[in-house]
Amino acid sequence: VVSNCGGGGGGGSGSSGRCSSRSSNTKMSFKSRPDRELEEGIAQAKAAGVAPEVLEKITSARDMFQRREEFTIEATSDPSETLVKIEQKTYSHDWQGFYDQGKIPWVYKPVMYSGKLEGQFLKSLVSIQGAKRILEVGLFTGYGALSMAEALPADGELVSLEICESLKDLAADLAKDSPHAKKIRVEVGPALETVKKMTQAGEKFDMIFLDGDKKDYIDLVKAAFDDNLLSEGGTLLIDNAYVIGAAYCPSDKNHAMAMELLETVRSRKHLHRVMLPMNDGVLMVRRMKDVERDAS
Ligand SMILES: C[S@@+](CC[C@H](N)C(=O)[O-])C[C@H]1O[C@@H](n2cnc3c(N)ncnc32)[C@H](O)[C@@H]1O
Repeated sequence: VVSNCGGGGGGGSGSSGRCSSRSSNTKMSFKSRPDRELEEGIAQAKAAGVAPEVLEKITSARDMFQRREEFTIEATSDPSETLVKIEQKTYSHDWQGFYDQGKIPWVYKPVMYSGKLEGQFLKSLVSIQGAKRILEVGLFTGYGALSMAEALPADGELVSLEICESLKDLAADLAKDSPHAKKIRVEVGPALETVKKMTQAGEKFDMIFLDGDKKDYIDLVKAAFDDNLLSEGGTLLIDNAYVIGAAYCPSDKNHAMAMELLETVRSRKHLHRVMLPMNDGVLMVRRMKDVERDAS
C-alpha cells in the first residue's frame, strides 16, 4: 500500500514535554518525511478538534519517535572534542556570508553534515574494515572525514573530494587541533573528474563514502565496482539513499532517480546490499563474495 507522501512543510519540533529532552550534542534539524507528516497530522487533528484521546495517542507516537532518535544518539559513543567543535562551527558559521562572497553555490545548511550517529558509525566501520585508504565524496566542514580518519592507522589516508575550495580551507582550520587531521587530504574539483583520473591511474580504496552531488552517484557506483576503484573486500557507503524520502514516496518528483540508483546496485547480482535507516538512509554495498562464504 502506498501511503500518502504529500505534505512536507517545516513543522516545529515542539513536544508535550512528556518524553523529550534534546541533548545539545545532537544533529538537531534533520526531520524525516514521516516526522514532518506526523507533525502536520497533529496540527490538522487539533484544528479539526478531534477527541482528546485520539490527539493524545498521535502526540505520544510523535514523542516516541523523537525520544527513540534522541536515545539512539545518546546511547552512541561521544565524538572527540574536535568533532564537537566542528559540529558547533557548522551551526554557527555564516553560510549566507559565504554565499554572498561567491564561495559556495547556494546557502548551505548545517544539517548537511553527517552528525554524531553517522560519524561514529563510519568510524566504527573503518575499524571493522581495517581500512587504510578511504575515499569520501563531499567534504563540507569535514565532520565525516575526521570521524573516519580517527579510526585510520597512522599511515592511513582519507582523500576527500570537494568542489568548493573555500571548504577545503574551512575544514582544515576546524580540524587543525586533531592529531588525526594529517591523515586527511582534500582534492578540490568536480568529483567525477577526479574519480576518472583516479580510476585511470589504477587507484584503490578500502572504503568509499558517497556524500556529494546525488546526480553523480550512479557513475560513482560504476567506478567503484565496474572500474574497481573499490579494493577487493572493500565497502561502499551511499549516503542520502532515501533522497530526502523520495525512495519510499512514489509520488515524489525524485522517486525515479532514487529507484534508478537502487536499481544500479540491485541489477549487479554480484553485489550485496544493506539499507540502513540512519538519517536520510545509508546504503551499504559490498561484493557478494566478500560477504557470503563457501559452505565447504
Ligand atoms: C552533504 S555535504 C558532505 C557532508 C560530509 N561528508 C560530512 O560527513 O559531514 C556535500 C558536499 O559535497 C560537495 N559537492 C557537491 N557537488 C560536488 C561535486 N560535484 N564534486 C565534489 N564535491 C561536491 C558540496 O560542496 C558539499 O560540501
